[in-house]
Amino acid sequence: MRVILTGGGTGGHIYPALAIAQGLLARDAETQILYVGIRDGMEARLVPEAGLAFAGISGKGLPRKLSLDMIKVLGKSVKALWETKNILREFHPDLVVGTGGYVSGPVVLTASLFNIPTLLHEQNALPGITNRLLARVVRRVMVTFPESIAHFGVKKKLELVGLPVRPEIGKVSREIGAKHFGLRPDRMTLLVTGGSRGARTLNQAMTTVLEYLAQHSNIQVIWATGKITYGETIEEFEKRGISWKRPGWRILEYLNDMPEALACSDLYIGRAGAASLAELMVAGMPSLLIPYPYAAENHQEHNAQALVQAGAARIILDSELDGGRLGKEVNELISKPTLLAKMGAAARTLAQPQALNKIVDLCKATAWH
Ligand SMILES: CC(=O)N[C@H]1[C@@H](OP(=O)(O)OP(=O)(O)OC[C@H]2O[C@@H](n3ccc(=O)[nH]c3=O)[C@H](O)[C@@H]2O)O[C@H](CO)[C@@H](O)[C@@H]1O
Repeated sequence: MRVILTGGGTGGHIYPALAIAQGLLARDAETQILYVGIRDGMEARLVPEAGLAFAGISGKGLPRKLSLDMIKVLGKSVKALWETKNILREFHPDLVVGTGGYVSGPVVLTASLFNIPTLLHEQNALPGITNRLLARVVRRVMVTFPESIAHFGVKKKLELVGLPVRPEIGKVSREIGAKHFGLRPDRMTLLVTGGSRGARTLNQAMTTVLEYLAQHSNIQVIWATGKITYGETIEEFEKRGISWKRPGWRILEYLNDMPEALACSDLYIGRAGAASLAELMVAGMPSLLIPYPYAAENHQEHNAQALVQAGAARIILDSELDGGRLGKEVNELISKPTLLAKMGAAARTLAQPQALNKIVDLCKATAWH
């Protein structure tokens, strides 16, 4: 089977596509996979690192307001359609699967025009704009939440499958995870991320929390600040005279090794993107969630509430976030290991471990060969 996967812009669209690639290859090692993404998008780095073939096309998301940029974007979109056509001609896919983000648009649309079988996966309860438009032309739409069904005008095509996570998540031992990061497996460890792009407000609050914890505990931390805000976070530590290169602290731009990080951590502190939350569920990880307040229709808060209601997470609104508030919650949670264990078990009850299998089944059933 020859499969094109496409999805990009943020980790939340890319990792589900990478998980699908792993699922297809695990079922049939002969599967030929090509990932199509934007040439300078996040996927251009992550996909080759995952060992998959990558083809880059032109592209840029549409600006939200009318401007001259719109003309440039439209020009790139026409180019992207042309480039996609050439890729499809050369690769001859039996199936094209889109996981959202701007790049899915030209790729899935062109494939549908050529009558190639197409599938979409939607990670959020509230579908993104690209997937909403493409739903009309694809064969099937796979969704994570039952609530999405009402937002797509194509009920008959919908399949409830859940969100596929990388197969290694939940399978790495604490010892191996800790060794990977050069940390001690017997110490309480925090995992902090602002999603695939980082979160400035969280980084600022977290700096204050770590300043306090450095003096009052030997807690360990794995913290991905995000590429854009890494420099200013390090500067802030230096301004406060705090040494951030400690044996128990790993402060990085980005984590390429989330399965290991989840394996050796006791509490996740971060944004509430759908893919991250699905990983917390599979890993049985308690969390302190700070939903991104500007996500379309506030969908991250909605995502977070599912975990809060199950007793798996606590929530702090971004508008209420500061070092004091975050520190109070963190201090309370790390002083109650039994509560953390209970929250982790509650997270695990929400996991959808069959999501990847269901998706691979649908790929097989939809593809030409
Ligand atoms: C601001 C915004 O609109 N964010 C959206 C975006 O977020 P974002 O891309 O942050 O999405 P998620 O939190 O869902 O997923 C992030 C993914 O990146 C991985 N990761 C993250 C940081 C890191 O250092 N290393 C790493 O591997 C996580 O393990 C996860 O697999 O897509 C999600 C899924 O469509 C949406 O729910 C989010 O609302």
